[in-house]
Amino acid sequence: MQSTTDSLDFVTIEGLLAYGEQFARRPAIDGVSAPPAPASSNDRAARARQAMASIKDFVARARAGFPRADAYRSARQAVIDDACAGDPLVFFAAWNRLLAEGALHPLMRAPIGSVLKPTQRRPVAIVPRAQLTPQLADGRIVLDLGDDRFWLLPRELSGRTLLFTMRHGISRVESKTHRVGRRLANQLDVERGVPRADVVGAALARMVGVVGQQLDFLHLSNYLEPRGFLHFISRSPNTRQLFERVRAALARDPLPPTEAVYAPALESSDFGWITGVEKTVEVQELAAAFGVEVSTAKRLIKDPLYCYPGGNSFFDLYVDVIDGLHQLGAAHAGQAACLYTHSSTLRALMIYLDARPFHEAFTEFSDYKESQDNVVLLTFEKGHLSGYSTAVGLSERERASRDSWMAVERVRKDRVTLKPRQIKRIVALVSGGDFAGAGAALKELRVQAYRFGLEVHFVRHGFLGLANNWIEPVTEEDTRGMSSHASSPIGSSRFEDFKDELVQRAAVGHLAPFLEDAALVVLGGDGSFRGARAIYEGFGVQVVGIPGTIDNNLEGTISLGYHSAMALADQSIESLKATSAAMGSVFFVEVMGAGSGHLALACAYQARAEGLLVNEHPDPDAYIDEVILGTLKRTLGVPNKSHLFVVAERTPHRHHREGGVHGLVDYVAGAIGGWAQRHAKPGQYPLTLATKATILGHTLRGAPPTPEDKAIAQHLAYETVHRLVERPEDVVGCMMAYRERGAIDAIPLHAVSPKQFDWDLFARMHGTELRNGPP
Ligand SMILES: Nc1ncnc2c1ncn2[C@@H]1O[C@H](COP(=O)(O)OP(=O)(O)O)[C@@H](O)[C@H]1O
Ligand SMILES: O=P(O)(O)OC[C@H]1O[C@](O)(COP(=O)(O)O)[C@@H](O)[C@@H]1O
Repeated sequence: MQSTTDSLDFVTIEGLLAYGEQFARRPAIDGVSAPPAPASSNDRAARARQAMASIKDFVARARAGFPRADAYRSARQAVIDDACAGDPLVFFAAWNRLLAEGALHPLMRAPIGSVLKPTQRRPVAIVPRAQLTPQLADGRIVLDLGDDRFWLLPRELSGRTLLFTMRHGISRVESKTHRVGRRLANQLDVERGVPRADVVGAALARMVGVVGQQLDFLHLSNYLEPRGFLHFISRSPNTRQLFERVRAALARDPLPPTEAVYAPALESSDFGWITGVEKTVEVQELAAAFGVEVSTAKRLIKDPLYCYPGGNSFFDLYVDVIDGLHQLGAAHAGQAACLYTHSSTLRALMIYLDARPFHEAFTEFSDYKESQDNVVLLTFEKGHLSGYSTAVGLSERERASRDSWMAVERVRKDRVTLKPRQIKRIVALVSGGDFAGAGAALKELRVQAYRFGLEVHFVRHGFLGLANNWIEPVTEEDTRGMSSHASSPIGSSRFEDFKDELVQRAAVGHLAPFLEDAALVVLGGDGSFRGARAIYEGFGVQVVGIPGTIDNNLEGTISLGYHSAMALADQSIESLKATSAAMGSVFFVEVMGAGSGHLALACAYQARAEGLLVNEHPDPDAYIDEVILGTLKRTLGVPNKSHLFVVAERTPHRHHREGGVHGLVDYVAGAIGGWAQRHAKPGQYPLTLATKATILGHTLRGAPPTPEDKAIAQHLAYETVHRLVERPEDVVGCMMAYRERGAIDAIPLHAVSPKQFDWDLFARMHGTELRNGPP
């Protein structure tokens, strides 16, 4: 299997210089402010070779980390100024030759200040229309995302910045066909661009509720006031033009004159001397300089680290945009701002918001087309950017995404090398947070594999074990008693280094004896499937996923471990309810699930808890004050009444920086202490009650498997082996999804998505599911 690094062998210093010098010498295109051409020089190639050492030092420094993006930028500039004596062509040649050697790739994982992707994100509160109850919507900002989905945010913006980021539409010089970038003063195309900008404006107006229609079904008005919006543009005139169209669309009544302010973070890529050049010409010239096919030359241009002659790379732009937007967010807390920018900026944002590492997300969004008009919605809060990308002009976008799904699916099938009845061996591992049911699945994999005469190997401790070559053959004896094993009998691991392509390569090397006629079964959650997908797509390992995570957060399937975790949680919750009822105490029970509240919701619903605080909630602080304190005010002191609240781990709130149950006890106890009903009156003595928190935490992951989990595990493993033998094309590169027995489907790994929070059940639990309240 070839990696992208191997495939850039054709890139030579001489070829790069021939190409760069040719464009640097050309007269600048109209409307382009090209960098000055450096003086002619005979020893550029030699100087470029020398400069490579300094660039390597720069990469080594980046690996150790830059505190902020400007430190990264000035270190890069220092290489141009010092090691390249200010000659951008020397830098261009040295940099891209190192890129071809694979020496720059560590940059994509370099810890550069705020640019580093967060390891955990709070899910944004997106609620389908059918589940949008007045109680959820009332008092909140409700953004209409189209497709009957709404994004909910606290109405109170203090400490939070709301950013609507959009691109300019269609301009005279189109970025579909030309390199445009920050050096070309581009205008909207009069015939197509201006109407397009109006569509973007109308979509934004609808989203923020200016049209006043979208929330009519709730009899609510929205709370955003476009008159107070800030507006930021880049230097290119088309962003100012878009601003003017959007401002007009947002105005119900004539708006007071608003000005747009220049923000450097909104600038597009710097294409240097290639600015304004047609993309076909660009790649043909590059191919000619190296004496290779156009399709080969494209590989260089498509690399995110490829630096344009006299300009920067996509990665440099990414650093500028992400850091710049963090700064913009921090500087305008409490306000909403519209950002008018370019497609490459939006692409950078989508990559940042995606959970995958930079290089994987970059590939995912490589098909991001200029014709897709996205609005990227962002919030900046407590130093973090989070958000969501939505589309305007939906039909075109839908068509594009369907086409790209089909293309990816074709690629998945093309990568299946196993033929029916060819498989000889199965290798299995468990990855990510452990879960009950893994043992039952492993045992059934072994049993079914033996029935077909296949060998079985297990890898200890997941991808970590793969990297360490902890692969062991499995006998019948080894799997005795495994089905009822709690947790994973062969271990599991979190192993962040597996995101590194070089580590994947080494790990796959250990699978070499298995590559021809074996499949790797990965039991785990969404992260594990990202790892599985990476080695399937990158190295051709024939993988199949079996879903296992107590979070149960994968769409289209029940995940192993969820039922067992719930059963174990239930025992503790019922004990706590009993003692709460006996003593009148207030209990908070924290269950796992920092990234998703499905387990917490299921536990709370079946235990008839008084309330549930989850990460998905649009406004946890309001929930604590209104629902938790509101309920207690009504029920405290009622004889034999229990007061139990389920809280999902790390749900953020203002009472403690770690969120979850931390800080809740003191806050709630303090509030209760102030209520008059809690104080003794002559002849009346209220129950003395305690307010306590219990963290169930990892006990749930090590739960003994319930019969249901064991049975699901066996069904999934049975189907995995049978289909790998009979119909590998249908399951390789897929996750086996369990709905019920007889309904096990294979979902391609590229299509695995997060499960939507069940707001309907949430509403039912609170008795708020009836839209207009009880009859
Ligand atoms: N993008 C990725 N590329 C390669 N490996 C990944 C990726 N994401 C996660 N992994 C691997 O999968 C492991 C488990 O992922 P994690 O998110 O911790 O758990 P889960 O699979 O339960 O969601 C990680 O520790 C890492 O080894
Ligand atoms: O044990 P860790 O590594 O702190 O992980 C905690 C996370 O693991 C889980 O228990 C399971 O999550 P995964 O399925 O993603 O591994 C989450 O509920 C929790 O947020």
